[in-house]
Amino acid sequence: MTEAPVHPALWPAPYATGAVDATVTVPGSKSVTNRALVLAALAAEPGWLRRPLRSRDSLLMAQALRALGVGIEEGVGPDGEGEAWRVIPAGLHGPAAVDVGNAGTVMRFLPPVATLADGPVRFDGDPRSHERPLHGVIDALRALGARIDDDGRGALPMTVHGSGALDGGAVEIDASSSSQFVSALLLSAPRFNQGVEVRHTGDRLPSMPHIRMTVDMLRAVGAQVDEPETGGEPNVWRVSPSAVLGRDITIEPDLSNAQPFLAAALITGGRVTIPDWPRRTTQPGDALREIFTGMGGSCELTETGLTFTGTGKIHGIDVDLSEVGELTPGIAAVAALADSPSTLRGVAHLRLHETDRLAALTNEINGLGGEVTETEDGLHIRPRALHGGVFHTYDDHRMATAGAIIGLAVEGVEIENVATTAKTLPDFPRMWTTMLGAES
Ligand SMILES: O=C(O)C1=C[C@@H](OP(=O)(O)O)[C@@H](O)[C@H](O)C1
Ligand SMILES: C=C(OP(=O)(O)O)C(=O)O
Repeated sequence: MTEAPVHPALWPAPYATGAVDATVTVPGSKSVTNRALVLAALAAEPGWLRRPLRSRDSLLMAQALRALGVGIEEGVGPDGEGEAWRVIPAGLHGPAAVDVGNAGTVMRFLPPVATLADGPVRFDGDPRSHERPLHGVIDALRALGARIDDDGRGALPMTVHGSGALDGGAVEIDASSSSQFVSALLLSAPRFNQGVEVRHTGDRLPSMPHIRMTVDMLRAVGAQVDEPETGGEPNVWRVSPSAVLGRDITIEPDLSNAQPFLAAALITGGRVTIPDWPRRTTQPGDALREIFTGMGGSCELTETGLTFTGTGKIHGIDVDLSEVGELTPGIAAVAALADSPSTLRGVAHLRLHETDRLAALTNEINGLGGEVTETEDGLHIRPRALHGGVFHTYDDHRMATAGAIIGLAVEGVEIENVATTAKTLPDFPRMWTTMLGAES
């Protein structure tokens, strides 16, 4: 991997002097917000998103859809309570330029939308976006009738030459490097002339809950979806052509962004309540109830939300995280503080996330005196007495929150570029110090 970038800003991660006892309201889910924006933009009538996430990834999605002609009005909801965005679909137009930043959801979900525009749509983003896999989307769209110019690497930058419609039909893809290839093709498929049949041919498919989220949200806007988990053929998803309904939806809190706060309860032997934790959800963060309980805490889901309680004792864990890969940095941070070793498996594809997360976690935890080794598909973590130092973040929001988790238990940890949390949780530093009872 490339050398850690040096940012002048170092944030002294707060050290916890006692058990935390806090209620932390977590903003909306990135994954739900960005799917809801795409579906609302493709709808036949206006819709509402209540309590949307306002972060770099979701604002990039909104900006891109606006560039294509969609109206997105930011304001209060129809009942006058809380933030809500009104999405007013319109004919999709090119030429347009889309900045994907380093958002997987924007770089994968929008090219299929762009095939429906009536002109060229140029896609580019942060340097890292040129390295993240996109071939599954590009090759599939070409097979379904789209014209796309790229530099032959199957990655950004590229131009989708929208012609106002896409034939659609059957296509095979290997989505082993990202579940977002499948989600991307399904989300726009009701608007393809023949819908879509996506057949995954790879030997593994990560992040299944995120594909379930796509299927659930498509059904909620009236789409007909056949898929493996409700009796369909294994590894095949079919979406029929149909109108997309405009809906009024409330975005769930981001359970993956609840992770550092739950970890704080676990590590300090304290208690943290996350209001509005959904009783039923497709978000992978829901798995934290089981994973962090396995590492030493306990939790209770009530009308108020989820209350997680720690004992201050943290146990190592041997776990396959392929379904919930985005939780890996936070789990690795907790595991580095445990009383026994951990093995995190099934997450080779994290090498292609915001940064190479397996290398980044290994470098940074070891830089504080830890003993982490990379395996072919994950990490082996032997807890050691850690010391303070700079924790580099590689422009990865989840590296920053992982460093903050370690800083709770290790004095003198400084997080480089904590502002990178703005990708999905811009208010993180203030929320973290408030949780600890410090000045906000
Ligand atoms: O569809 C989504 O919203 C996501 C799917 C997952 O991507 P991968 O399957 O590429 O890991 C996940 O890691 C990412 O944070 C969000
Ligand atoms: C992998 C992640 O993001 P993206 O949507 O950019 O893939 C993540 O948030 O952990």
